Amino acid sequence: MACSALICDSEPWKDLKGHVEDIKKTHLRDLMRDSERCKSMMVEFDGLLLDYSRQCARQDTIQKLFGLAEAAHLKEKIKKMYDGEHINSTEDRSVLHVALRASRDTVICNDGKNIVSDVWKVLDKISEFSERVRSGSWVGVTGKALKDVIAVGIGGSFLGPLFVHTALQTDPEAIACAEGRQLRFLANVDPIDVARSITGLNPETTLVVVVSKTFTTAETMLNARTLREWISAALGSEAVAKHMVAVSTNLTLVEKFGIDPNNAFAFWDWVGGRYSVCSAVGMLPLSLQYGFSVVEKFLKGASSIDQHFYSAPFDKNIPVLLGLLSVWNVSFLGYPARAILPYSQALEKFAPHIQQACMLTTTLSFNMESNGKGVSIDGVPLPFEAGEIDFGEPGTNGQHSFYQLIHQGRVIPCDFIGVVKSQQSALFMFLLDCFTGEVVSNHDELMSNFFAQPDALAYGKSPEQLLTEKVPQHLISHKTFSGNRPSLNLLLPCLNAYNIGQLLAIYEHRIAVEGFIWGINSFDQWGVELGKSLASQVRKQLNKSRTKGEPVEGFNYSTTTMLKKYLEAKSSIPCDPTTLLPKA
Ligand SMILES: O=P(O)(O)OC[C@H]1O[C@H](O)[C@H](O)[C@@H](O)[C@@H]1O
Repeated sequence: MACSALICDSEPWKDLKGHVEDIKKTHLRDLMRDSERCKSMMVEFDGLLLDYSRQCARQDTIQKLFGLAEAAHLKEKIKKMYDGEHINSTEDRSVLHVALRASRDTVICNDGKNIVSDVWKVLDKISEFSERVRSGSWVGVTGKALKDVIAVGIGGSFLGPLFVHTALQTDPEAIACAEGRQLRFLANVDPIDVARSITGLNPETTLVVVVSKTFTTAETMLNARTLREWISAALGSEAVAKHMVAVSTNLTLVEKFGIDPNNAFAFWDWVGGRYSVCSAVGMLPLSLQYGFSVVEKFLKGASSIDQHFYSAPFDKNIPVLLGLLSVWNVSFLGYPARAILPYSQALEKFAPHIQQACMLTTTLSFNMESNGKGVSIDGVPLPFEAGEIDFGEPGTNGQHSFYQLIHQGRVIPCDFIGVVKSQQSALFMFLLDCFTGEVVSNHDELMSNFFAQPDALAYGKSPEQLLTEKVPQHLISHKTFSGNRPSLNLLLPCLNAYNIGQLLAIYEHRIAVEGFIWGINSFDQWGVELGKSLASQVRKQLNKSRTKGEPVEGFNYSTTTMLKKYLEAKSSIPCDPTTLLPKA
């Protein structure tokens, strides 16, 4: 198939389309009876276990998906990514986040230059700087140690680092390294977020890390200015040099902002914002909080998956299998959403991060920015749906909110992510339940649900079963579960920095696989631009009206009315910048 042709015109795509009716004839509970099938749908790698036997698929489905992968030139596309070809063609950039976690001796080239040495120069700088701050040899302007860090950034410059920080926060090794330190994030331009980020912190002991790939993002720049004022107002403007550092690809703007370029940590345009957690974007704040050894372990976990993704045969390749199954669910079975359900509270920020990477909802984000596209990489409108709506919440909390929908409402393929050894296993021993006499630990209770939910979704409960249970006739339809709802399980041995790195890389590569198959560009994000430029027109109007009393004009009836109401209601609030500064 020529690269510019749409994948839906290929024979394997048409074959899979025809295969759907065949698959729909067999209920998952019947597919699950075939233990050979189930055995073939389990993959182990580096301590991880993937079980995808509860997908509405047979072995021949998987073979057909491999045929689709071949038609889409998946192997070649993966190689092109690792080879540094400009696969982000709309921005004319390579996509090399794998270089961010490559070992020192690896050679990965961008435009003919080995970039791994550049990566390690920055990592070494992060290691050295964070050690100085943590040990108290780099102090604030009043001579006090900087024990608190606020990372200011949004989107990809926020969600990934927040996910990793939240996941590490309860890991015993990370806890020991973070003693006496705090890491906070400031993302939203909402003054509430500003207030939350600084409440209880003393500027004298706070380091602000401004994280922005472009150093132009409106929210981040405003928040950075606000925190600069917060520091200057308390300690004088010369304090900025000691209390503010930056992470960016745009070192010129960093300097213009007033941050010494020596205190800036670079990354590169071949790192997409939502794929940037392994660059200084995540590594600097995380290293300040946990120390470089923890951060290095995280990078090693991600690197292990990078090598696996590059070299494992497709039938043993976790990201490839996950990506192909997503394509199967979205484009063939017609399930547009996916629930990401970690049975670990430590992973509560995982789904929000993956939403962006992919393109998700309340807990939506990473995949949705990557694969939420309407045209192929060549600009041709797609005659099929691509991307999915990712959302999620840790179990068991989610079970008490939206699981009703996934059990008896819409069919939403689910990723169940579980952990064998809890980060907190030492704290909670096995306790005797005085009602049932069973001995159970919190983690076993959690994992009982992790193991039970996929079967509930797959098998369901038939009216016949309900009748044998003597359920009254009028409740039979209410209590019937159709089952046949696909899910998969990913079991991690534990949740330390290494496994967190593995998990991140698995999902990053899964998104790439989906995009490679659909033939879209998973690495640009033009869809966010329109809203930004419209916000800038509104900002200009608000400024004119608030400072010069100019009338609202140039908007449609709806927006004009809303803006007038807003301005009228705010007319009693003074527009004096000095009154709006947060108090230290
Ligand atoms: O890191 P920055 O340049 O400040 O960009 C922050 C974010 O801006 C936009 O919303 C993009 O869609 C995101 O992908 C990006 O991560």
